[in-house]
Amino acid sequence: MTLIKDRKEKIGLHVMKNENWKKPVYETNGLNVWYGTSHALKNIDLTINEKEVTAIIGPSGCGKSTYLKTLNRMVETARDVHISGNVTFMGNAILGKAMPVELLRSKVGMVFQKPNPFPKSIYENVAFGPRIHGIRNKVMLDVIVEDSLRKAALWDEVKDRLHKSAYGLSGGQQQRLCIARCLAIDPEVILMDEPTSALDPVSTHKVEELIATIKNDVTIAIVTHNMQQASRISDRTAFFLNGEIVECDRTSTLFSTPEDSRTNDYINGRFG
Ligand SMILES: Nc1ncnc2c1ncn2[C@@H]1O[C@H](COP(=O)(O)OP(=O)(O)OP(=O)(O)O)[C@@H](O)[C@H]1O
Repeated sequence: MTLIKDRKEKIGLHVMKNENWKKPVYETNGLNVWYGTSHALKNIDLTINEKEVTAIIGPSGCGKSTYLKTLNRMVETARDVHISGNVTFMGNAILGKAMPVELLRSKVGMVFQKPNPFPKSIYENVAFGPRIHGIRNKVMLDVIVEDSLRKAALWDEVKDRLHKSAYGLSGGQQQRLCIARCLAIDPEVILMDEPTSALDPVSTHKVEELIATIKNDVTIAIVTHNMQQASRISDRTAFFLNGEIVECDRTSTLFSTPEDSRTNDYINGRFG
């Protein structure tokens, strides 16, 4: 038994568990990240599949955000950071000079814990990305803005105030606006770093519903401290601990029959 487990680990347990043979969007192999001498991510092997929601769980400081920020190369902006290993996005290496960061970010949106709309109107927030990508036609922009706001389940609430400041929206509405802003660039992936932790339960529910809808079109990787949320919304879950990945599996399996006792302890609230 141990022998089989060891062999699986050697050839990449988490890749082996990609049992549906879905198309991988991100593949991470042997990823290490250091901040100075602090080793934040240790030999991470993880695959994120197309049009699935992958939840990343684990106690504070275990490297969840660092992992997410590696996927859009935000991590490279940290002081004294050192990265080794390989990360591919749709089959192409992304780290270092392998891929222009602008190209990567035109396909990968990010939503943060605290909603961060621009100090602009609701319309301009959503039109911002398409404009950067060269879309100037007013009719086309109008269509993209409406479509993105509809997908983000915000259109009915804002259609009469599109040219008012985004700061006039509630926190939950601002977060859905930030998701609409991502959707407007027609991304392959949206990375979400605790997107509902600053929201009330009703707004959280709306964002979760929205995730369930958009995952038909977009791949989502979400960091969450909320175990119920991970089990409600994700297809696969990866459990991180002390910079390592302990296990990754179908969410239903990981929450019902985790392989590792540390996963069991964490999901049952015994630490973290
Ligand atoms: N910019 C940085 N410079 C130095 N150390 C950092 C930096 N960002 C994160 N770290 C450290 O790297 C480790 C992993 O941090 P990270 O934010 O990725 O963890 P996390 O699991 O997302 O935590 P949390 O759940 O509290 O947000 C921690 O020890 C943290 O202090």
